[in-house]
Amino acid sequence: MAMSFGFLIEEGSPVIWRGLMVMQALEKLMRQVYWDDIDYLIVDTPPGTGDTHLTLIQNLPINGVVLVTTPQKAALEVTKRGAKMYKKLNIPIIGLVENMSTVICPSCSTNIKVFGSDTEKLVKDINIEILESFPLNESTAEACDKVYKCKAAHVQIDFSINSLRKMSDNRILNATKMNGIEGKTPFLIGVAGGTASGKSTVCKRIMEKLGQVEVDSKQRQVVCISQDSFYRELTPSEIARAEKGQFNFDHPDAFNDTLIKDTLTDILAGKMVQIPIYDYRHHSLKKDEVLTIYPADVVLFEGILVFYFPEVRKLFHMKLFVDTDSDTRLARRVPRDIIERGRDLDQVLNQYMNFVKPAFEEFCSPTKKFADVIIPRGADNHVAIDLIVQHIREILTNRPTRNSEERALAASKLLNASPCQSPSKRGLVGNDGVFKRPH
Ligand SMILES: Nc1ncnc2c1ncn2[C@@H]1O[C@H](COP(=O)(O)OP(=O)(O)O)[C@@H](O)[C@H]1O
Ligand SMILES: Nc1ccn([C@@H]2O[C@H](COP(=O)(O)O)[C@@H](O)[C@H]2O)c(=O)n1
Repeated sequence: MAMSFGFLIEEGSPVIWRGLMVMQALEKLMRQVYWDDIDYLIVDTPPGTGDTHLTLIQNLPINGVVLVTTPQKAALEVTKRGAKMYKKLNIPIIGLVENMSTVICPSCSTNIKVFGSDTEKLVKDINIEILESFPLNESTAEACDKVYKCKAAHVQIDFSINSLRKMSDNRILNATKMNGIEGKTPFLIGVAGGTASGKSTVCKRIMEKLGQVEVDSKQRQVVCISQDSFYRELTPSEIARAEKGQFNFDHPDAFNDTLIKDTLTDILAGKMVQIPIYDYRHHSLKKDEVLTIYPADVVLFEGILVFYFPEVRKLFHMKLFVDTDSDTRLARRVPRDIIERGRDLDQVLNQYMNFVKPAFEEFCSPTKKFADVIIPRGADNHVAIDLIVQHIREILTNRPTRNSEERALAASKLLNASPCQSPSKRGLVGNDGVFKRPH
């Protein structure tokens, strides 16, 4: 697949854009093109070290960069600056492709180095290797013109396939690192709050704003898990009580906290996990059905008592508490439990008065003090949700690693030097969607 803004404008018309518009165009290419299930995404950037490059680095999980240059001194200078920028930002450089390295004389076939041999000096200086060198010849020039018209010529196809083969032999492309960062330890966010406070809705909004809802579950960067999947199996007598609304599902003992801890620990280790699916109508876990959670960058774990168990609580990198008043919560819970969970009014109200309300006061509400961010009014609080989404975007871009300080410092220097800040710094996070990463 190929996509370019050139395909969207009238042939021959100039593109007169300021930096900001270029960045918006990039956002659209990244997030609004249907890229299907591709193995490689190759982004052809302009030369240099401008906003385009920074926007890409900050918004895409990049395996590595291929530098392309001709051997002229001016081109090599620009390439060197680019290489230094990528190194500073810990983006691995896969290697360099040298174009127009020589000219082959059509009469005597002598290979003439028109522009000298400074490319070798450059690759030595920056400690990378030359992946391919291409002579300047008529058939390549002709092929490039044909490619421009979207008809790939043989020489160009050979070029791409050979280079891709070399690159996929290269360990950088097979590594789990993205933007030079170990990619698989997710940022774990706990979302607590009373029943029907809007925890799931807040998580849903976050996922929507990050463009994750439409993304295939295997490719999601952000996933959400409910604590309700970890209700323990009940004995037959407990089920009988539950059916009369006489079982306390709001007490910590109703949960399998060991399974919660083990599952979250596996998730933090970058493993794929399978979690049970809870059936509220039968007060039990669905038989022979599990939900597979694939490794992601950010994991939201929501539930009434997610901050109650100290061993679980300490696993979270960030803790949110959805604080919605009790009347609103009860008003939401009654229709929900009747419509979605198959209960009758008496049962809902008895359970609420006997168990839900007292347990909220005893076990859930006191965990508010552990929260880093309290979200009054839940999903109605657009400002809080936007701030959290912005923070998650920054995490996705700058996740801490051994080199984090170095990387952050380099990025901030570059950003300060740049006339336009990054989209996230400007608060332009409205363009939904995070680019899917190839797991
Ligand atoms: N801001 C809101 N405005 C109106 N209804 C809401 C709002 N937030 C949640 N709800 C509704 O309230 C019910 C409970 O919300 P939910 O997000 O499932 O809460 P929780 O996950 O905390 O139990 C759902 O039916 C949901 O659609
Ligand atoms: N069989 C069950 C299991 C749980 N509940 C109630 O669900 C509430 C937790 O889910 P929220 O989406 O509201 O956070 C909790 O208050 C339990 O009372 C239930 O009624 N039946």
